[in-house]
Amino acid sequence: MIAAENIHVTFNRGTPLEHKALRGVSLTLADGEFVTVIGSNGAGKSTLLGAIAGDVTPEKGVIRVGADDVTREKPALRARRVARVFQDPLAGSCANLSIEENLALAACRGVRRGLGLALNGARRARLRDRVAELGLGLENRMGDRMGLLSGGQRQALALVMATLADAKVLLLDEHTAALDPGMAEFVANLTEKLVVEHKLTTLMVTHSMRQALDHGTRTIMLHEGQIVLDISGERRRTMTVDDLVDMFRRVRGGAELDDDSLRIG
Ligand SMILES: Nc1ncnc2c1ncn2[C@@H]1O[C@H](COP(=O)(O)OP(=O)(O)OP(=O)(O)O)[C@@H](O)[C@H]1O
Repeated sequence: MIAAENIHVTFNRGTPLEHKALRGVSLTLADGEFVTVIGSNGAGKSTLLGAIAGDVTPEKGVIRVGADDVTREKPALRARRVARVFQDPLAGSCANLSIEENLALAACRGVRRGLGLALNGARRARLRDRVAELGLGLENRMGDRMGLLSGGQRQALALVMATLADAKVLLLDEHTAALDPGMAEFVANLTEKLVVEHKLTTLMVTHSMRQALDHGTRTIMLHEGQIVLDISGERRRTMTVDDLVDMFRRVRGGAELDDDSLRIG
């Protein structure tokens, strides 16, 4: 279970640039629940993920993972519980290390242990097997530098990396947005599979209305730092992309959708 309780985040507080990015956000996800997150540019989506991951400290409110209040827990420690995949395929891994080394580091996330220990014994075979499951042939390139891979290959590996340690919470910040449509679909489907297999409690930010409805079981919309829509169950199952776009327009007071906050596909 993860819970955000009345989270307030203000950037540049007390300066002319003060900005209230989150204004009393409350959200609870049950164990294994997969929620998609949509919203305008600047609505506070990444800030919410940052607060759950520990990169952003709320000035008010509580973040819980399971029974624990983790609001003030440092991001490095929180990485034991919370894995994150970013939009930029370069962000989640080390370009100069091999695929195998990146995976080994991910498996040790949040644990004080050396890379040497991480790479010994049966662990090597286990990592190779996990990569082989992707069906991308990358198990034959375990010694290749991560920097040689395409964006899609890196995002697929980033998802595998997110499931190697014990983290039960997965935060996805537009992780398919930089990929071509075919690879974006592959990574989105892989996400769904891994979330189910590993029973991950998941928040996935997307600008694709299609993706928002196709994946997970619940969709929330953020607008100006608040949750303005929370749909699940039968209402969501019968909702079309057009319905969701209409709701999005209404929330924005009919404003033209001239930013990249919404993609139909
Ligand atoms: N570190 C920061 N310092 C100052 N302002 C910030 C910081 N991070 C975010 N903001 C501001 O807070 C608001 C919310 O940003 P956030 O990145 O959470 O939005 P978002 O919904 O993820 O938007 P997008 O879809 O464009 O990525 C924005 O106005 C942004 O400019």
